[in-house]
This record gives sequence, C-alpha cells and structure tokens, in this order.
Amino acid sequence: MALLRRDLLGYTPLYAEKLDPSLSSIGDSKESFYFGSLKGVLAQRYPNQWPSEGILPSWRQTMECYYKNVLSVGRKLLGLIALALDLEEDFFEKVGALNDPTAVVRLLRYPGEVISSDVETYGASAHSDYGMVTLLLTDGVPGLQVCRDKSKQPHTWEDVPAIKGEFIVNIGDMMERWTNGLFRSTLHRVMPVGKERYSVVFFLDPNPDCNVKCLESCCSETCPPRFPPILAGDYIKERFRLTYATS
Ligand SMILES: O=C(O)CCC(=O)C(=O)O
Ligand SMILES: [Fe+2]
Repeated sequence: MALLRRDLLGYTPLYAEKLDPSLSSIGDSKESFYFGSLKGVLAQRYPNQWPSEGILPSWRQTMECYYKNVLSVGRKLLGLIALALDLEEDFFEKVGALNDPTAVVRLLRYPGEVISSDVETYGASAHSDYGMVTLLLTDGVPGLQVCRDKSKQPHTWEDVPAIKGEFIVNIGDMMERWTNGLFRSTLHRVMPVGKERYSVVFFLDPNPDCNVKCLESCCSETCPPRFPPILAGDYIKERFRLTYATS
C-alpha cells in the first residue's frame, strides 16, 4: 500500500498497534491515518504521506487547515496550564516544547464488526497518551472510557460522553512527569460497541530535543521528583517501540 506508514505517518492497518502491550490479543481493532508537522525541521525529516489530489480532491487542504487551527488551540491550552501551575504563560514555549513541536493528527476508524477470538479485543486498549495534551473529537458513537484513579486496582471504567462542539482533553504522560504527578495522565480505552466509530485525535507532544524535567514548584525535600529528566524524543521513541512491538 502506497501510503503505508513511514516513520508512523500515513496509513496504519487494523491490528498493527497494541496500546496496552501487556495484552495477548493480536492488536487493537482500528485503522488510522496520521499526519504531522507542515513546516519546520520535523516536517522535512518526517514528510507527510498525502493521498493524491486525484483520489481525494481538496482533502489535504482541509486536513492542513484543521491542523493549523487545532495546534493553535493546543498552544493556548498549554498557556492556561502554565498559568495554573503558577508559571509564565509562555513557559512551554520558553523550554522549547512548542518550538517545532511533535504535533500529530490521527484520523481513526473502528470497524463495527469484531473478530471472534478467545482473547479480549479492544478498539484501543487501556493506555495514557505519551505527550503533553491530547484534543479529541468523536462522531458521538460511544466506546471511549476513562479510569479516574489508575492507581486503584481493579480499575473502574466510566463512559465518556461526546459533547457536540467540544473537545475531550486528555493529559499526557510527559505532563505528568513535568508536574510530578500533580497533573495525572488520563488512563483511557475504547471498547468495541458493535458499531462503526470515527474519531479525530490531536496529540501535542514536546519537540524531541526538549528536556522534560520535574518543575521546581512541583517537588520538595519531602516530595522528591518521581521521574528522572528525559529528552522528549527518547521517551516518545520508546513508547512507540513498545506499542508496535508485535506488528
Ligand atoms: O478514538 C478515541 O476516542 C480515542 C483514541 C485514543 O485514545 C488514541 O488514539 O490514543
Ligand atoms: Fe489515547
């Protein structure tokens, strides 16, 4: 397939990904199309894999327009998160996170029919997103569930309603590392509901060279950093390696 993912951009087939690597299922029951940066060093290093204009006229322009708009919402949201943490509004700009960020849109399709298998198959198995924040739109078909307290076993899952005109926002793992757990990343999953489902996800992750290090205001002698500093690029690479280990 011409658009099969290169550096994860383009098309990802059914079952290629397993968001919860501890499961023994063949993979998550969904297919997707990824695209990322439109300009800058990352765009040159990881070029998008667009379908030809002949096959999908105006599709690329529509997607690029969405990308620019959702990225500007994401930047604004991070400014508000910085203020909530008593930091300067442009903190995430200043530490280089938003200078050529790893910002990716993912178009997802979950098929309605589920393969019969002894092993439980999910649309998206339980996971938290890797980066700073995720902005999610769905077509209103249920399936998305969230676990409010991921430290408590067994996990309790709640349905997340889709509200027209609103984003569902997930905190990512790198935000959890930065804030020493003050902002906890959201454990979530997508259950198969026997109905086709579409969603559009925007992952806003730091530039790969950004050092994600516990904020001074979030640690003390009695509450030391729970995570060592890590380069965002190294962290994301390892998470992708585990997620696609079986593909
Ligand atoms: O499709 C959804 O509602 C969520 C997808 C998701 O969690 C992901 O791709 O990380
Ligand atoms: Fe997710």
